[in-house]
Amino acid sequence: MADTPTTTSPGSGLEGRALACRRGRRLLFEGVDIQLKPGSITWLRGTNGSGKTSLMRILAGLSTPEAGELLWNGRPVREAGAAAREAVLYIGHANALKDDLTLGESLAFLGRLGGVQDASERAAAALEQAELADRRAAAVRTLSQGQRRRGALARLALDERARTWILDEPYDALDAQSTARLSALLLAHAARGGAVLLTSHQVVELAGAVEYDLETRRVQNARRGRVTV
Ligand SMILES: Nc1ncnc2c1ncn2[C@@H]1O[C@H](COP(=O)(O)OP(=O)(O)OP(=O)(O)O)[C@@H](O)[C@H]1O
Repeated sequence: MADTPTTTSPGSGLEGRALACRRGRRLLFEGVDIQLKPGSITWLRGTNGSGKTSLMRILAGLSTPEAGELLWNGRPVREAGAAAREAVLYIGHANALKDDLTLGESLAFLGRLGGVQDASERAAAALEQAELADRRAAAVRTLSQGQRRRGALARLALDERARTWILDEPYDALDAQSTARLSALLLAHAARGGAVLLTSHQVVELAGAVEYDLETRRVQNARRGRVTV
């Protein structure tokens, strides 16, 4: 995270109403209502191919829904404009790091793309925080899968404007220590009034998370803080 703690943002956060998604001829889902309230962690559940990534990309504004609308703090996202776009950070299953750049350059590039000021300095600080400072000058192609994942997740520390984190399989390839560190980061973000939506095929401890099952549309508290997908 950025050095300065972020404050609780007022409002209702990101909300999807009556969302539908079509892939080819197949209607993956319709009538999905989901709200990512400030201070919440939502675990998106569903079997392989049920549409979790598709829903996340719609919520992140990266693809257009077949039907429905997105709201940011109660206003249509298209009206909320830059404030809404900057408030959402999506980290997909693919890490989006460039193989031919160094880890530091690649992270700074992603920061710049997202409009982050002082992206190089922030990238260096984020890698320090992720305990990847010693890999900063290494070409991305030379990193292990876990190091790439940790490098991609260092984006969470780049931009404090991002209040809503949408994370597709963030725990993938992480070792036990990095898994615990990521959980602590997500919990701290929620405690500061941020919102998190994530998927995972691993069992992790995230006290206070709610589960949203895309297939049954059931919302429930994660049992004993454990979330299994
Ligand atoms: N660009 C695309 N074009 C056509 N079909 C697609 C495209 N992307 C995804 N699909 C299809 O949409 C369905 C849902 O995919 P999606 O990746 O959203 O599922 P998921 O729930 O995230 O799956 P997993 O748990 O395996 O990651 C799948 O049947 C997939 O083949």
